[in-house]
Parts: sequence; structure tokens; C-alpha cells
Amino acid sequence: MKTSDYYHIWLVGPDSHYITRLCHRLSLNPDHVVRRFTTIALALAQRSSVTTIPNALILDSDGQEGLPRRLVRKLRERLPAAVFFVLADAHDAETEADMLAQGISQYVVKDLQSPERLWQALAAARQPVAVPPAPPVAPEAPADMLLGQHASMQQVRELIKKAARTSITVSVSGETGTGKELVAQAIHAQSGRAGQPFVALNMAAIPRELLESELFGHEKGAFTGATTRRIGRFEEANGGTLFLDEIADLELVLQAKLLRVLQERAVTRVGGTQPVLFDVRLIVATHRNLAAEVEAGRFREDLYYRLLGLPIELPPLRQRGQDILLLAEAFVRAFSQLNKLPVPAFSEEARKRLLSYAFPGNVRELKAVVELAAVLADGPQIAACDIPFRTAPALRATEATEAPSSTTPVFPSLREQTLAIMQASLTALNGDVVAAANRLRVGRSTLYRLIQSGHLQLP
Ligand SMILES: Nc1ncnc2c1ncn2[C@@H]1O[C@H](COP(=O)(O)OP(=O)(O)OP(=O)(O)O)[C@@H](O)[C@H]1O
Repeated sequence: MKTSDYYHIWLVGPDSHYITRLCHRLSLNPDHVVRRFTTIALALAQRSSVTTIPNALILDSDGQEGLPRRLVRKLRERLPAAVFFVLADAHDAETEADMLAQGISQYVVKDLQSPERLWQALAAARQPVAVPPAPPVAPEAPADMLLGQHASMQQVRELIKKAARTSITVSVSGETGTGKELVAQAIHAQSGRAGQPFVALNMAAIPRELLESELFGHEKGAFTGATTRRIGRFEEANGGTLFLDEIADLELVLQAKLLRVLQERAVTRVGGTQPVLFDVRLIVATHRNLAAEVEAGRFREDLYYRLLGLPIELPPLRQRGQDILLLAEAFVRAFSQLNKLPVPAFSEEARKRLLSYAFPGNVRELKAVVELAAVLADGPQIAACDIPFRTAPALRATEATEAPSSTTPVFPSLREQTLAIMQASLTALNGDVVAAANRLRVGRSTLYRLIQSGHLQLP
């Protein structure tokens, strides 16, 4: 089976239990190649090539900033041949009519049966489709999305530029949420491979028994359930860039296989005998210290040197000085504009509060915190009390510049912080779950589930 014989499905929607379940359900058909994008912008940034044009597109309206018509139209124009489904939390006749007018094939309300309905709708829609060449796409500029004026970020930008000139392997390190994937996207976008696929795979997110076939593909009959041949991510990324996130989580057996694949520049699918040559730029990332992993015997030294290539280290946000404010303002501006709200300013106290916090979740956490602050603010200014850190500033700025060690205070986990943000929102909105879900851009069922399980309380 050639790549074009597979049925390519793009699933666009924020990480949620529903999307994970749907992705799993659709992947059970071995002819399906399902790719996930968390936002429409990322799907649009994926410049199409013959191998990556989807036959079907499923867009979850949850978390898409109110389903901006412009972006939906752009997607529709970009992918005229794709069957296009829009998922919604609840039925809204006006939105449905609007979506259908824009050429959406079906508007599907998410419930327990909807994955099955989608499966059947896809089966019905599925027929050999003549894939037209993709129209030229205005390149997104992820390099511009990498904000920051701190000297360390200027250096990162220089390294991105240098990395983009050749196909050297790049290893990106940095704590969680520091922007490692954004750096990988920027290198891809600035490189000569920009018109080709950018394929990302998180080693920690795939069950270990599936990872080998996910990376290298499998032949028909390779294992129970492998009823047809399926290509892996190396082949999918052919001509483009493969981003392997959390590389330190790769178990030793697969490390050995990856090393061989990189040395031979060819993959052999699971259960296969014929090596398939590939041309891929590899970018790897980890939040761990890979050298220490080698030292501890958990990571192969030979693979470490093979992957090191051009190392790019992203500093934690707490070491980027005034960039915290620059990013906070940019995120609040973008969030307010998307929601058609006046852009609030940060009060002096709010700025101090931001600068004195350690941001264990780095830029990702800052973005979530300031977007919620914009929601909670009364009037044109964000006050210090609108900034919902769960704990008192965990580190003072002076302490925060020290490298984290086993003696640094224990930070609340990202989950704890997410719950804290949800709780603050519920409280501020007097327990109005629907309004809180809309503002937080999470499914209301998520909030109800957390309330039921006692993780969140109604005021
Ligand atoms: N310098 C930056 N400018 C603007 N946005 C940024 C920057 N760095 C990170 N972000 C945003 O922060 C979020 C987290 O970034 P990203 O996913 O690239 O981090 P990561 O280091 O790969 O995270 P993880 O370790 O969890 O995989 C994303 O929404 C990203 O767009």
C-alpha cells in the first residue's frame, strides 16, 4: 500500500479525554493514519504535501476560541477535497447552519455514541479520492511566535537560524513548558524543508508496546490486529522534520533500534524485512539532563552522541527577567483580541507579583495564568489579586535564578495548578459551570466530572 492509499484523518482539538478516545477509536482501522493538532493554527501551519493532505478533517470546536469563521474558512479552502466534520459540546442551531453554509459536511454533537457515528460517517465517505496538489500556503512564522528579548532568547534565535541552514540533528533541552516544541517548529519553518511534513511524537505519551510500530511502522500480520501495512512516523516525515519529544523516556531496547535506524538512514517496519530509506531532519527534546541519564545507565552513550547534534538549551522562564512581563502582555493582548474584549493593562502590583513567582510550568503556566487573570479582572486593569497562583510566590526572584536542585521547594504539579485555576474561575463566576467552561475553554463535562469527583467545589 502506498502512502496515498491510506486514509488520512486530521483531528484538530485541544487535548481532552474525548479527543484521545476518538483518536484511539479511529486508529483501530489500520488503513487510517490519524494526526492530531491542538489548534487550527497548528493545522494550518502544517504545509501540505501529497503525503500529508488529509482525506477527512475533524475539528473540535471546544477550545477553538469560539470557532473563528476566518480560520474555519481557511481550512476549508486549504483542504477542499477533505470531508469536514465539526464537533460541538452541545447543539446550537445557528452555529450548525453557519458551519454547513461554510461547506462543513457534518456537525456532530459530542456524546458517548458520537465516536461510533463518526466512524460510520467516515466509512461511508471513504472512497478513493483524487488528491489535488495543495495550493501554496502562506507560511506561518513560528519564529515570530517565539517571543522574548532576554539575551538567552536572542541566543536561542541565533541557534535556530544556524540550525535551519543545514539538516543537522538538533537536541532541545529545557524544563516543561519552556517552548521546546515551538523551537522545533521554528527550525522547520525556517529550513528548506518548510514545505514538507513536520511530524511530532511524544515518547512518553505512547504506550511502550505501540511505540516501535508508531515510529517505524508495521507490515500486515506483524502482530494481532495488524491487518494491513502501516507506515511509521519516520516515513510519514519523509522529506521534512521529525520531532521526538521526551526522548529520554525511550526504553533501552528501542534506543538500540533507533540508533540502527539513524546509522542506516532506513527503517524496517515491524514484521518486515525490506529497509525503506528516508530523508528526515531529526529534532529531539527532553526536560531531563540526558548526560546524567547516560551516566545513570538509562540512556545509551552512543545514541546520546548521535542525537546531540546542535544542542539548544531553553532557560526556565524565571531566569528570563522582564520577558515574563513581555510574554504576559502578549498573551493577554492575543487572548483579549480573540475574545473581542478591551485589552487590560497590568497594575504595578500585578507586575511585581508576576516577577516574583517561580513558574514551575514555565511559559505554558504563565499563559494559562494571565489568560485567567484577564477573565477575572474587573475593569481595565489586572490587579495582583486577579493573578491566581495557587501558592504564595514559591520562590523570590533572587532565589529563582538558581538552578533547580533536589533542595528547591516542591512546586505544585501542573494538575494541581490547573485545578486551582478552574476552582478560581468557578468561584469568580458564582459556580456557573457553563460560563466557567466557556471562559476556560474546557468541556463542561470535564468540570462536572471534577465536581462530582470532589476535585472542584461549587461555591
Ligand atoms: N517564547 C515563547 N513565546 C511565545 N509562546 C511561547 C514561548 N515559549 C513557549 N510558548 C508557548 O507555551 C506553550 C508551551 O510551549 P511548548 O509546548 O513548545 O513547550 P515544551 O517545552 O515543548 O513543553 P513540554 O516539555 O511539556 O513538551 C505553548 O502554548 C507555546 O506556544
